Amino acid sequence: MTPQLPHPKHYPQHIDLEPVLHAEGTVRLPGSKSISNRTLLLAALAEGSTTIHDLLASDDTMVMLGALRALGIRWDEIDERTIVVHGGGGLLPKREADLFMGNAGTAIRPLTAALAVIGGDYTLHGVSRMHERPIGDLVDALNAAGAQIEYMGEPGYPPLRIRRGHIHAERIAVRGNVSSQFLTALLMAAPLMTGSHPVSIDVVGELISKPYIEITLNLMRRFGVEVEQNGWASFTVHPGQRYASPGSIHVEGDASSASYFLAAGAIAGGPVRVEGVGLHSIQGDVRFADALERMGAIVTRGENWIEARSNGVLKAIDADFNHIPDAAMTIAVAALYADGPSTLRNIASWRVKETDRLAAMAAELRKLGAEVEEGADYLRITPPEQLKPATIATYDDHRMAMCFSLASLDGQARRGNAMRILDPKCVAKTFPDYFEAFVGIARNELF
Ligand SMILES: O=C(O)C1=C[C@@H](OP(=O)(O)O)[C@@H](O)[C@H](O)C1
Ligand SMILES: C=C(OP(=O)(O)O)C(=O)O
Repeated sequence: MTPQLPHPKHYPQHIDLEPVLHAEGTVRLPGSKSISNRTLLLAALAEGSTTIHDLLASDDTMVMLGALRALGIRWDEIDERTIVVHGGGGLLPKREADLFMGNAGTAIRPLTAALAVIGGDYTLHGVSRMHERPIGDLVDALNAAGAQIEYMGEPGYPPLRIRRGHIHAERIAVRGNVSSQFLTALLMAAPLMTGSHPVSIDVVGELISKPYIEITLNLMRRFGVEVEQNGWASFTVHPGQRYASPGSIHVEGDASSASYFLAAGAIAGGPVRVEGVGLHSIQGDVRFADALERMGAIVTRGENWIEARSNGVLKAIDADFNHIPDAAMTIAVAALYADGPSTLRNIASWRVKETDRLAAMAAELRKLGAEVEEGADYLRITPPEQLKPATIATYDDHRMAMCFSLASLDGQARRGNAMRILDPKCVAKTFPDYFEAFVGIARNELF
């Protein structure tokens, strides 16, 4: 878990996938990115040491660990998937640091808020795309509360300089319609702000990606902080609460990563089982399986697994995917195999993620022969009679690489394709071994 970028794996310039007749097998999922990065930060801020089991080892978690190391937090590595983080009890040993944030939204947003509250002299910067991803709503909210955060480049975007400020606010307002990570960041930092008074965070406008807030509240609770919730409009942290280690914590498998394998089972026979998420998952993206069911797949769920297989037809879907923006990309590719046009609605946040995912998705689906209407916040996808062989650009977006591998599958009367996926190393953001796992469920004879 020693932070090391770029990821040590050697990736080729492209990966060629043969057409796949049938998908079947079991995949043990890597740890959830959202849970891993929240847990690392909370463990660093908590009183006591926290053993984290099944932590994700990927670029995004290496970014968080690298930042924590630069801030003076220590940890012990027990084995490849287990570390013990020694918390600073709300303090960070180093009050000056230059922090590389890669393209990890789950690192830069929560760290910006925590560091602004703790106070010090910090710079936060990332890869070029990170410098195009908005952070202005969070900076505005923190500065209005007394923080001193300056833009080092374009206003509204990283890189940022955080100077010694003094946050004293009982009410903080933040816009919720660009990224839920701004609210997550303020919630996680709020217990560091309470003196003798409560801190309330009010959401201005519509809040997107709500299930991620549930992950935040769940983990804060496990680290000893209860948040009073007034619907999705307002959240209050009462004084006298400090983060305390729960002793040990287990990271669930990543439900967004599960979506590729479940879709493979639904498209190309199955059964494909993912292990590491199940009936009691705290991740909203497990609801991807509900969407697959609506498309006609047969889905079964256990305590710690989900399985999908094909029912012979995949029905088109028209639905709002605001609650599962990451897994919804997998629906867009599954829609290539559906019996008619599918519409994915309310996905405007796709435009400000690893790339402009609405534009990228439309361009690459068209290469496969689909007819695609790209709206400001929706995609309508009409599948072709037969998929065309294609070379897929991935835009340095792990999810583009992962979900387009599915177009190599045979299923629902459509023949899979010879696919070339360019620049596959981008999967290292959340799933360094993705292609090994994908090839592991690909069968080229029927039984
Ligand atoms: O809080 C989180 O862990 C995340 C929230 C979502 O972002 P938005 O809230 O920006 O949609 C999601 O897309 C991202 O991959 C992870
Ligand atoms: C949007 C994503 O990442 P981030 O956490 O950097 O926002 C993603 O993983 O799809």
